[in-house]
Amino acid sequence: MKVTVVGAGAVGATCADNIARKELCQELVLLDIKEGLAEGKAQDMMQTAALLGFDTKITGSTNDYSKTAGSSVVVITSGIPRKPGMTREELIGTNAGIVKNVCDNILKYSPDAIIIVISNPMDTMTQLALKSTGLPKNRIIGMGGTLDSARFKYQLSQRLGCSPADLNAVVVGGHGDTTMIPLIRFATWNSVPVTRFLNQNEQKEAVADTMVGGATLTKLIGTSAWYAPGAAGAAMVESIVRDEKKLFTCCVSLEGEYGQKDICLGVPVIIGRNGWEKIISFELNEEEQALFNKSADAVRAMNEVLNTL
Ligand SMILES: NC(=O)c1ccc[n+]([C@@H]2O[C@H](COP(=O)([O-])OP(=O)(O)OC[C@H]3O[C@@H](n4cnc5c(N)ncnc54)[C@H](O)[C@@H]3O)[C@@H](O)[C@H]2O)c1
Ligand SMILES: O=C(O)C[C@H](O)C(=O)O
Repeated sequence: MKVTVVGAGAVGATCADNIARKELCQELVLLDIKEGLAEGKAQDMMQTAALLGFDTKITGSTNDYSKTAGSSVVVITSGIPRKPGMTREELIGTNAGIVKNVCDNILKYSPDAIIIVISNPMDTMTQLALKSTGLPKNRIIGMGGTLDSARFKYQLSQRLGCSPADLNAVVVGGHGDTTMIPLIRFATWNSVPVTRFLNQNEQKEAVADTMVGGATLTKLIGTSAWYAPGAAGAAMVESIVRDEKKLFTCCVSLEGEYGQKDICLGVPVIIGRNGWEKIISFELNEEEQALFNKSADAVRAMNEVLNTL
């Protein structure tokens, strides 16, 4: 099995590193437009194989898509990241052109691939990938909620003094500072609602800190995060190639589910060998549904910008 990661920058390289360490495929191709970058990082990673003991063969390519031919999964991380003070939405002008170009090339060489979109603004880039490739909706998956849900678990675990691995918590809606919706009502600590252990103030803080999780890291680092984003992308690849049927919140095309249609937005889905296989309904209450609708309005407005570029 072959997996391609487009973009050998911070997120792409981290995602590839996770994929290799877990031996999720026999062949892993890292591709970037910058001369030598993907080849160099691929070699560097291959030189960890003897130390870490993995057998995945990683190769790099400078924009030669013939090397990616026959990939089962392609992860798109190419594009510029935001700087402190920026929103993800401000990246649309540059990244839409990059993602469209990458999609055209992927389609030429890997017409059967499942595509995971990471580049920002991710919800709109997922919509763009769906439209421009014309692939069946189940094969286009945006990565945002998987990361945001991991961050929500981190924020809750800090307040509960527990392991993030003991928590279940999901973030739905858009992958934006104001569009994501951490569903505190559904969050549990080994099956017990976290709302039993955290007071109103702690709950509000955990939600608010999750929503600005990406912006907080961007301010600290000077560019956006990569460890958790790369790991989140690899976890989704793992669920596809091992047909794990794990539940992740992903940005997928809605056709009436959660009261929305003609839009790609984050909802809980089952991920397996066919891509996203099923949307799981969490039965939002009135307040949560209103937030979801507001999130959809904001993402829809951003999608409209695509027509003006
Ligand atoms: N969805 C999420 O949860 C999430 C999380 C983190 C980052 N991101 C986004 O992922 C993207 C990448 O972030 P990063 O930190 O890795 O940035 P980066 O600058 O480190 O890497 C981006 C890479 O893309 C390459 N690239 C640019 N145009 C290309 C093209 N046409 N073809 C191939 N490669 C091309 C660049 O040369 C660069 O190496 C950004 O848009 C960022 O906002 C999204
Ligand atoms: O914050 C960003 O711009 C990158 C990414 O979307 C993230 O949430 O880490």
